[in-house]
Amino acid sequence: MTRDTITKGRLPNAPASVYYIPDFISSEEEQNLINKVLSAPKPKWVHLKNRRLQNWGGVVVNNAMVAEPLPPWLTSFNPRFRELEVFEGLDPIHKDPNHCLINEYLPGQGILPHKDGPAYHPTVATVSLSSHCVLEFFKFSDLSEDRKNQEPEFSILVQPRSLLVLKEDVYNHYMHGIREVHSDNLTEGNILNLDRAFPPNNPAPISPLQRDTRISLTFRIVPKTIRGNRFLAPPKK
Ligand SMILES: O=C(O)CCC(=O)C(=O)O
Ligand SMILES: [Fe+2]
Repeated sequence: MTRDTITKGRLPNAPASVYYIPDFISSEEEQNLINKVLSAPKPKWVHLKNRRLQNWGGVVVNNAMVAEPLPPWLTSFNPRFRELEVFEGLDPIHKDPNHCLINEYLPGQGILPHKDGPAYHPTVATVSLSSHCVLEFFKFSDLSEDRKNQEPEFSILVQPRSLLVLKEDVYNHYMHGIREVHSDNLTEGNILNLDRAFPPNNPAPISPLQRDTRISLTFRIVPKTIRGNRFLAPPKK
């Protein structure tokens, strides 16, 4: 994988900048990552109404994070991110992600349209495991609008083992969300990457694609960090 891999992954028909790289990881790596996620200690899971998540790297409060090092199974992506220049343009201290949010969605679960917000450097890299999803993008910014029933401006089919990178305009000016459905009709929602999400000899099916449990690893950079022990009293002499 080289810088060229990400250049070729850019979707020219999407706003700047969306990159989709199929088969970013192997099936074996996928299985190892699933095992790591599922063997995390029970208290690591945060249960929300329509998904559960694990937070690695620290908790973000008021746009800053009390940082803890990411475990090796998550930093293992750093050489590939550097090769692809996913987080380019940052100073050397900040060029590797320091935060990873892991979401697990059962069929029928999703996430309401949202923006990731100002705490993060405006680049997000998502590795998907186990199942596909359709990530929908919306141009509206008024939170009072009915976010469940809006039609997306465009969508991306995110296949397992792929890498999706969102930057610039699409990060700053669009909301993204995953509909709470059990299957996805690929002929709807203006999906921009169908040709890339399926190999040429096995084109997209006409019938809806059933969802299975999906796990996503979302890597980001929180530029503002606070050392964990900063608020501790100095040791007594
Ligand atoms: O699961 C995904 O791919 C998206 C997750 C997401 O948008 C988020 O955690 O902010
Ligand atoms: Fe998000």
